[in-house]
Amino acid sequence: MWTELSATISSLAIAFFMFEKYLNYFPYTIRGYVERNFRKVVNFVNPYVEISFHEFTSERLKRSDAFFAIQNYLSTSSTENARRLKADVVKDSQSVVLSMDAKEEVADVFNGVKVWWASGKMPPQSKSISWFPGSEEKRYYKLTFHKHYREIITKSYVEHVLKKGKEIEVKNRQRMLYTNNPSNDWHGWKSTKWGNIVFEHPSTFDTLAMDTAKKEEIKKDLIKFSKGKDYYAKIGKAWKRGYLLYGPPGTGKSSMIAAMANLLDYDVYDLELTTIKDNSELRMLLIETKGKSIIVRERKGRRKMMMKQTEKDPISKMKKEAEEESGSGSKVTLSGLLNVIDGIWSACGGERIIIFTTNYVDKLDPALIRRGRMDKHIVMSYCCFEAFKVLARNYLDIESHELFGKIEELFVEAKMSPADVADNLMPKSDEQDEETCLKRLVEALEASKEEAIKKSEEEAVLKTKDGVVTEATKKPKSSATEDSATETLEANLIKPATLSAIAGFPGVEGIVAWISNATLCPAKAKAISPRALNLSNICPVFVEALEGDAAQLNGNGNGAAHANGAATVADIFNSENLVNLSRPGIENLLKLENRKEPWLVVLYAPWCQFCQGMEASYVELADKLAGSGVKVGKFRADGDQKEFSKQELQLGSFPTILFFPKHSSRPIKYPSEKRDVDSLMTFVNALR
Ligand SMILES: Nc1ncnc2c1ncn2[C@@H]1O[C@H](COP(=O)(O)OP(=O)(O)OP(=O)(O)O)[C@@H](O)[C@H]1O
Repeated sequence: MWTELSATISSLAIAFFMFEKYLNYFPYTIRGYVERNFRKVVNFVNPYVEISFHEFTSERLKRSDAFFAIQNYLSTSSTENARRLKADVVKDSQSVVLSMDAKEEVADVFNGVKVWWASGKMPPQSKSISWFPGSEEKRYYKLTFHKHYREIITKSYVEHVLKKGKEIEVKNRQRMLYTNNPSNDWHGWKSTKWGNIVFEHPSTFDTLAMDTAKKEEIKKDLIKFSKGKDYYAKIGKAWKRGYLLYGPPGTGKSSMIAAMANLLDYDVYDLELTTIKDNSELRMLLIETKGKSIIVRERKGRRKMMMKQTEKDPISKMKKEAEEESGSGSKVTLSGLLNVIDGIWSACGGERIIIFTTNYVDKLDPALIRRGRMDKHIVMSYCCFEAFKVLARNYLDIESHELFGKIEELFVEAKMSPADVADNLMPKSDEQDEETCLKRLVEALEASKEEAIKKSEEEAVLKTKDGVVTEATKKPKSSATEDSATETLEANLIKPATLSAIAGFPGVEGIVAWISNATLCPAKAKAISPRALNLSNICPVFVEALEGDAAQLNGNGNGAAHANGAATVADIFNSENLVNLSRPGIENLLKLENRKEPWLVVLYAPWCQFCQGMEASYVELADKLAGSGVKVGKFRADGDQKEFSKQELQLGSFPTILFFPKHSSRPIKYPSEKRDVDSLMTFVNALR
């Protein structure tokens, strides 16, 4: 059949050659007319139609999925007919896939219709000499068929080829680990922005040491996502999901990513931000990622851009970012990163999981990790007994041992990462049996427990010296002595290893406020001792309990139930010039890019001493600002609203004061502890 096609093509080629040769003999004025009509005749005579599928679409912005689907499809038919084939090794180096080499041709039959495929490449446009041939070549496939079958080929055959090609791709798929090449290399002989190697990490959810229920929950979440194409389309959301993994070093964040990739059969893109020059490069990289992939930003060190905005002068901070965005700074900015995560560009291509990992979650900018961007927050914590049992099974093949009881006891107080536990469990020579390894772990856990106790004592002493606990200790104590209080506390409440495994604890101010309120409650007063004020060991559950008690005590049951659902307590910041914002009200403020006037809002809890302390100055400020074009409001952020306020409103401790500028939805946090009228007014005047 190729002969038939070749004969037609060569006749046409001769006709074209002759035409070009004799075209110059026609008078200049009618040359255009002659040429147009000649082409019409040729098109009429030529019974074949050609369609080209190029490797790159959109001005080289993106590699074409269709091109690769065709390549895969042709790999099956080309092996029999083509004379020159290209080999690729796939699937754990165990099988070879052949595809057509450049300038090869093969025929295919679809529903009795014959078509012809040819592969080719266009030479580089640039005249510069490259040491690396092939750098700028553009590959393409050309499909030729009789014009009689135009409908069937364009409607059904092309669809069939793309579908089959994708199926073959999934079957042959060798999962890859990609990392971004520095942009200096993007235009050289490496024609891709991502370098890759075969992804072969052995971590799975079975080998991950962590709470079983949590593991199951994460697995279900991932599987639901991977099957959610139609659902995401229905709700009008880009098919992507953000995960935030946080916890101390060696707790399995990287292992979790590998387990996720293995569970879903996804590629992994390891994003190295330091080599990316600016936001537009970041976008280009994102566009080049394929679906069924996990894009990972692992943050081992502290990267300033992703940190909370602690700059003393918020205006200069904003200015700096604007400068960087305008290109002069030539750096990836936080907003650039946010844009990639959930901006309009993030919807290019679906089925992507974006994962951020960090050891310092409290240092990350809240805008980066709010729900919707990082949809699921997963804390990877120190090893517990249940996690240890998984490691014992993995490393020693044992389900139980007489030392397990002792180990379980030690885990209550010792603080050790799964990486350290694993290292102790791993036999270092053939002579080391399970007993040796478990004993080594027991010793290490005992040492860790001692260290934890010593550290907590030292910290408590330091805090006392710094006067952090002065407020709390000034309060009337219960009849219980401090020593017995400490004992009670250690026995029932604060077990360093257990509690420190729960990440996140409030700021010093908040703790002192809660504790000083809680001292009014005899039962909770037992918990107050210098030792108890080791902040790193106060778990949020404990703090919540104190907070609840404090709210109830302060309210004395005489207030009306609050709309926010917290315990009854008399409200503060009451003034006709102060707007009491409801949850929808503050959510509206967060959404607005342009508002009539800027807003100053205090996030408060009426039982909080520090909020009570600034009540007079804030009310005075509201009176002064009345009618000035700056609105003043309050939002009660404890109880049910606390989690939302932490996630969306940068709430650290009470009170938190936010300024919502007129032309930005992003509030600026008042950075100082000074809450007198003048200081607050200076802040407002600087930003209004
Ligand atoms: N939860 C875990 N389950 C199983 N193995 C673990 C776990 N945590 C750590 N390990 C072991 O410790 C090694 C280091 O863990 P991994 O690199 O996953 O920790 P990480 O939290 O990513 O550390 P870092 O924050 O320092 O990057 C892993 O190779 C694995 O063998």
